[in-house]
Amino acid sequence: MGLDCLGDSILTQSDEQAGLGPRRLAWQAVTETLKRRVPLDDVMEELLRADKLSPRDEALARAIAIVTFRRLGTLGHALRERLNKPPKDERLMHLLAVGAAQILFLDVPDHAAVDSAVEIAQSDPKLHHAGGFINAVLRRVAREREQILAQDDPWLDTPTWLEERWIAQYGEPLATRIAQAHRSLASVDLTVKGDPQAWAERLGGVLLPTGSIRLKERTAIRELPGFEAGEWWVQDAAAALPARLLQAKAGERVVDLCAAPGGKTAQLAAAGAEVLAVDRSAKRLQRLEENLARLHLTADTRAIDAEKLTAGPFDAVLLDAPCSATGTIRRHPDVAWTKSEEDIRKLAGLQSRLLDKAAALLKPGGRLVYCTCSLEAEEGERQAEGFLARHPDFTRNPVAPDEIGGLTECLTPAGDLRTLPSQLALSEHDRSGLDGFFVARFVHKGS
Ligand SMILES: C[S@@+](CC[C@H](N)C(=O)[O-])C[C@H]1O[C@@H](n2cnc3c(N)ncnc32)[C@H](O)[C@@H]1O
Repeated sequence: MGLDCLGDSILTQSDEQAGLGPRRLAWQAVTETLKRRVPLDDVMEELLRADKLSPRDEALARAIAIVTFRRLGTLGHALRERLNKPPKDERLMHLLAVGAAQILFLDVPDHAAVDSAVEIAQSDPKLHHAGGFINAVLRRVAREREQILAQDDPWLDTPTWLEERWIAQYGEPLATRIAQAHRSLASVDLTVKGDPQAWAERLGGVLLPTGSIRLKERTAIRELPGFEAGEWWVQDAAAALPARLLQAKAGERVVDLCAAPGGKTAQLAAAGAEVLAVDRSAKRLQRLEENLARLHLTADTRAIDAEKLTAGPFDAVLLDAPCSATGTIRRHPDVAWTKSEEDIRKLAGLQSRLLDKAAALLKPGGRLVYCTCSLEAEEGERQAEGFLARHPDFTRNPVAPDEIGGLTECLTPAGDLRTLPSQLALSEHDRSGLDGFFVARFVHKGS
């Protein structure tokens, strides 16, 4: 199971050797992601296939693109304030944003950020005239760094439609803490097959109350003890809760309906269940198979739209449904700028259909866990209410505090789990937080 990115803080040394390649790629990635409204990770993968970079340059390109998205609102605001007439060419605005992101938020020399942006423009047929303009704007950003950074409104980096939604759903104080949390890097958490206390000590991590291990240092994951041997995998502490709440037992037949890349399938298989892992994407399912192979775990796999699955009946179903992923903005800040209300509306329809399908796959008395990594009520609380209204033969099985390490602030009055990026505050601010998840657990009333 890979680690997507080691984060914005990767640049601890002079960047001068890194050169133009990674910066051009970061600019292209930002531009393409915003134009096509697809995940930054997918665009990076495509670009890196065409334009191979060294691991160090790849890490630099990722760090630049991620911090550009994390602070896109602040960057746009600072640039617009310093431009009499913002250029109409979006690629030029993005090149300025990528340059300004390095100056303001990464540990690179200002001249490396400015000169590379000028050179990238000069070698581009449509931007070659803009070198002098870019030089002047970015030098001004560098000169006025303190003034720009003093504007510390966390809502600047959240699109207005999300700000309005979160304030309506969570109230202003909590919504503001969520927006603030999105400015920090997410921590790196691991799920271990067994003996979490011993692994926490061996890996120099902290054992969280929920049973996950939070690493203290950002480090090359593959080089840590236990990676090769398949003793653990990377999984946010909140993402580890849904499969645990399903309470799969040895020998039970369990289906994981939207399974790839397999973090939750691995938990179910590690518990000894006979797992069928289903995913619509054959490519993502292949990654799941590779991940399970490293972990010496097994599951049957089926590349099919879960709505068309004929199998079962099962003792338990896990439905980690496709969603807007607004709960993962700390890890994937591009989500805030690529998703829309329309996406949420369409996904909510798909989630309801998948829930109905999940119910149909269960044995009488069977268990169902539904989850999404979304902060939006339509993909969480409303889905749980809708499901119970459509299926009077199911009842909610409320989550108890001791099943989630006593994190009572993560329980809703109805007994569902709602985790937020602003929760699990630890003494070290930069190691606090959880992915935003919604989890509801249902049980069939039996025949
Ligand atoms: C949130 S991700 C799942 C993450 C996974 N459960 C884990 O823990 O690693 C959602 C997955 O649903 C899959 N998916 C989307 N629509 C689907 C459908 N109709 N049937 C089956 N899988 C679907 C996507 O390909 C994606 O891999």
